[in-house]
Amino acid sequence: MAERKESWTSLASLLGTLAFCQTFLQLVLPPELRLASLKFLTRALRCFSSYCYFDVAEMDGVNTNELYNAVQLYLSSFASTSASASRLSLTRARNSSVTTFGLSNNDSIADVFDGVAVQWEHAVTQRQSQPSSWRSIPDVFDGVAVQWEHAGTQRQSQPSSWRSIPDEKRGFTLRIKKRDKDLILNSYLDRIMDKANDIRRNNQERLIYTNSRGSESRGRPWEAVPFKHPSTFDTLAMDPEKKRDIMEDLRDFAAGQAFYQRTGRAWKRGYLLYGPPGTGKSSMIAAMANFLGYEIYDLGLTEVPSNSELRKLLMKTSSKSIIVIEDIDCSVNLSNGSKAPKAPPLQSYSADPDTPDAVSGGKNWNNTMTLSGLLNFTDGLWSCCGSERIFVFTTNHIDKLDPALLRSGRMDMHICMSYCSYPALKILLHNYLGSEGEDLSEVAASELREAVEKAKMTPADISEVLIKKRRNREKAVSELLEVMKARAEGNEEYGGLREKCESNGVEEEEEEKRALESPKGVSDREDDSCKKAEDQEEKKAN
Ligand SMILES: Nc1ncnc2c1ncn2[C@@H]1O[C@H](COP(=O)(O)OP(=O)(O)OP(=O)(O)O)[C@@H](O)[C@H]1O
Repeated sequence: MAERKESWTSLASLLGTLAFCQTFLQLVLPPELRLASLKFLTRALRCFSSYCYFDVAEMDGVNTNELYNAVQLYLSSFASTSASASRLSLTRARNSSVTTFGLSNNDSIADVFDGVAVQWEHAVTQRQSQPSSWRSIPDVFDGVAVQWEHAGTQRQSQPSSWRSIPDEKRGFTLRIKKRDKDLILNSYLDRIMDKANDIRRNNQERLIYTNSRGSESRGRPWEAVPFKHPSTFDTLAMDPEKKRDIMEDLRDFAAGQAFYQRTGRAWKRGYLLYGPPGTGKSSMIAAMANFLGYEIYDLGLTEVPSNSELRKLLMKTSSKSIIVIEDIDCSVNLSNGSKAPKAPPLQSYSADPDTPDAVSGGKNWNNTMTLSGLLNFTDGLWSCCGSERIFVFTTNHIDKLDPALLRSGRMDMHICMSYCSYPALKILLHNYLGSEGEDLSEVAASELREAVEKAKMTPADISEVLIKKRRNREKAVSELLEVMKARAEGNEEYGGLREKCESNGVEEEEEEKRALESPKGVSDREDDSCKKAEDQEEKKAN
């Protein structure tokens, strides 16, 4: 007992002595000297430490240090879930729904990279007041030199030329074990820059670009507007398995930099979307862009007069983008010369309105853009200019495409968007009525299943019915059933008519005409187009 009392007494006297020394030093030493000795002590301690430290200051002279911003964004991506950060700052930009987490002043956070533990500390100190000469700015008016001096104290608003230099000095300090420094420093900083770029891209508004005639001469080959299409893979009505395959393919592509490098391939991928109108080809493109966070370049080939213009346009697309050519079968006469042109070559015209062609067709066609010019970008030497780009071509008539476009290796994935199946219908029911039909009676569900297979309606047709009646779920379902049954009957009638025509030797072309004119009937040939195309591809592959 006496021993414990003695130790408490000696501890108290030690603390008293330390307090006395501190007060004495504060009285005797001027603040500058105190600061210098503190710095010296810190440095001396760091010499013996097993850690090394890297300061990342917010300002590099008068310029902002990019690395500081990147570190801030990077740390904010996991600060809210990190157990090591005890106090976080929260910020949200005006008109933004994104909350950014940051490290509070002088707080620290741990991170692990390649199995190596590191620590970041955010240091904020008050900037020492600047000499008055620094706070003044010279000006000359009518040959007379004048000088402006800002007489405000810190934190008061400053002239705009100083506004970029904050009153506080902010910086991050990275602490790494000395033995790990050479192992990870560069790759760790690269990873931080990449991650920060990704976060920036996800936070900022994405754009959809389009080209128009003469925009190149105006100095802006692409015109852009914010891209806000709400379509996602969740809202897209299609076979879930097919959807999963596409999503996996996209995910592999986006994460495949090393793979493409290793295999000597340009980091790009091509998708051909085909199927009847209203089956969701455009919605699929929007879903792809939203899934990957990419921007879209909607390339109107009719506005591109020549291969060289096309090259200029494509060279000005950014990476992490989807380059879309919709309705490739009808917007241009892209034949390699292997097929006689069926339609006027819409893609090329001169600006001269007085030429005979312009008079006759409204445009003066001057066919200088070719399929090989286009394929050079999707497939050839130029495909490597820019990286991480996706090409998407869409068509309602895959059978009308030049075989060169379909050759293996051209478009990596051919995706058939077809009529609504029962699994796809369930997604539409969920989108519009808030249930996947699980609250339907067994009879209604099986009726729907049967009717949707026979009706051969596009998701667009079905959406139309559901959206009209979405306030009353039961009515919506019963009306949909009615419409689908009527459509199925129409198809059957049409099927019978077709058989009769065939037995009477009516030409195929006439049959096609009837199909187009029929308000309800869907040609079996159209219905089977996806299957046929898929079968053909399978045969080719074998
Ligand atoms: N698979 C689908 N999933 C969800 N909605 C769809 C789907 N297909 C069509 N829709 C609905 O129909 C509308 C039109 O579809 P979309 O423009 O994507 O079809 P498309 O196949 O590109 O047609 P087109 O060939 O005429 O361009 C969409 O806005 C969407 O509301």
